[in-house]
Amino acid sequence: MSDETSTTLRNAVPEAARARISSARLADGVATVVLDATGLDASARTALEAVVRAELEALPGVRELRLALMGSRGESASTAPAAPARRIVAVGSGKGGVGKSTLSANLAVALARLGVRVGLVDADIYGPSQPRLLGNAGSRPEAHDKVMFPVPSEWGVPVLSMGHLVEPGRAIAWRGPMASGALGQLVDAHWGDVELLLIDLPPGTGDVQLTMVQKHKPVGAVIVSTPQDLALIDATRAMSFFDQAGVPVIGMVENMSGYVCPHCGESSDPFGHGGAEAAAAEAGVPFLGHIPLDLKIRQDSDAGRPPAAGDSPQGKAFLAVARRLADWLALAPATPG
Ligand SMILES: Nc1ncnc2c1ncn2[C@@H]1O[C@H](COP(=O)(O)OP(=O)(O)OP(=O)(O)O)[C@@H](O)[C@H]1O
Repeated sequence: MSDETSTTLRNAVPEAARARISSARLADGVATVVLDATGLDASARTALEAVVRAELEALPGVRELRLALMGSRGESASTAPAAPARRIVAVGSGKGGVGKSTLSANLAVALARLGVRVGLVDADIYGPSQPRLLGNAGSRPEAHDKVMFPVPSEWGVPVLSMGHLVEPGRAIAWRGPMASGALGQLVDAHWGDVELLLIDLPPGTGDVQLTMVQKHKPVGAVIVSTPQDLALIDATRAMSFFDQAGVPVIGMVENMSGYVCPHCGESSDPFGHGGAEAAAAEAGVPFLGHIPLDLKIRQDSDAGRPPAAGDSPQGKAFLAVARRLADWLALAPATPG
């Protein structure tokens, strides 16, 4: 960072707002600006943020703006009383490998396409995969006063993941409390105007999941399962975990449901079909949709191109689930973020 870029940013905003800038930097088209909002009430904070945002987003050379408001004791605006309502939705599964991370990434991308200001937290602390799925694996989050700024992605979804903080392929050997602490840092980052935070949980019902429901209080949970009996037993256990924690299950998604052969077009069901829908009906929770087992989903996911960013049949399957989630959220009460 040079002083020159800092001065350019500072000079672009009106004098009264300029006095509130406690740090400003511009690198690779990303402007990171921290404002001191000490003593301002909610409407003055909003006005300050709006004026700075308007000027800096119009500044040549600024491709993206990361703006944070700090309160009187250095606390971030997201913990201050005037914080905007931000809702958290957890995406969980009873068992690993059922496509929970793939679903989380694609739901986030689909919701962004529907106009929702959505961010994604990869809470799979021990096996993070979101940087690869969203194609921003090489990026590192910036931080101010130890609070991180999410990493942008090409798909309009900012994301934070342990995968952005540790070298690829390096094992993370942490006990539960450390992993839970790390989750807190990812959730309590500078999420700016993000209104919905999707959390890609690790599989199962361990320490990280407990911290998630007790401390971060999601408004609901989406459960992913394959149609197989064994995966469904685990999914039912995951539903009961959220139920006991007082977190409503928004619904269940059946992944890897039905396989259409790319060569002959014939449809088969390697993992069965409809099992998750039946389990949802039995548990009395909504069914949110089927995602097919499709080679293209695996290939595009591995290449960092979420299918939900396009209009292929695979992308449309994710969009349909995202619409049902958005519908549910319009009915759900907002909790302060
Ligand atoms: N519908 C699908 N069609 C084809 N491949 C899929 C589909 N869903 C997921 N996959 C592939 O299955 C593998 C596991 O998916 P993913 O990592 O999303 O599962 P997960 O439940 O998050 O696993 P983990 O618990 O290990 O984090 C990945 O290679 C992914 O590309």
